[in-house]
Amino acid sequence: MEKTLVIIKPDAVKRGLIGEIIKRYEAKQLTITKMMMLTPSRDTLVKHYAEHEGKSFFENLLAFMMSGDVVVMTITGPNAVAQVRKINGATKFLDAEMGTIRGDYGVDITANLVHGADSTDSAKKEIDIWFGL
Ligand SMILES: Nc1ncnc2c1ncn2[C@@H]1O[C@H](COP(=O)(O)OP(=O)(O)OP(=O)(O)O)[C@@H](O)[C@H]1O
Repeated sequence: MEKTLVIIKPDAVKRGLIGEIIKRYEAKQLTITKMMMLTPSRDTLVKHYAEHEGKSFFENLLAFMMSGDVVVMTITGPNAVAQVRKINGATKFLDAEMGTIRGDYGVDITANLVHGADSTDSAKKEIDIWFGL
């Protein structure tokens, strides 16, 4: 059984899309195995987005992620990492297929509703960052 980490970002929480998003994962028989709601700290986000430090959009991304509550979840099931990324759709909303979360609801490159870990290794690291060892 594979495990991944998903974040429902502040734009999706503010737009009232938590239920709609979770429904799509559960519809594919993925199981929510941990869940918490919080406004993330800068420290946590710097760890989570370490690979983007120094990029032009880094500070904007952190400010956006600290702008409100997020829902952080572990999601478990066969091929959970790939399944979640498929359900989320392409990072850039204009590239995301209709029928994906970003394709159906996305209107902004930074505020793109959801995050899903990009590999099982990243998932392990991110679960440690958000939920502790
Ligand atoms: N060129 C950009 N301009 C502004 N924000 C960006 C840009 N590229 C990425 N981002 C933001 O940074 C996040 C992380 O980028 P990354 O390339 O890791 O995307 P991803 O792996 O598809 O998305 P996520 O990690 O959120 O699932 C994106 O989800 C988006 O919010």
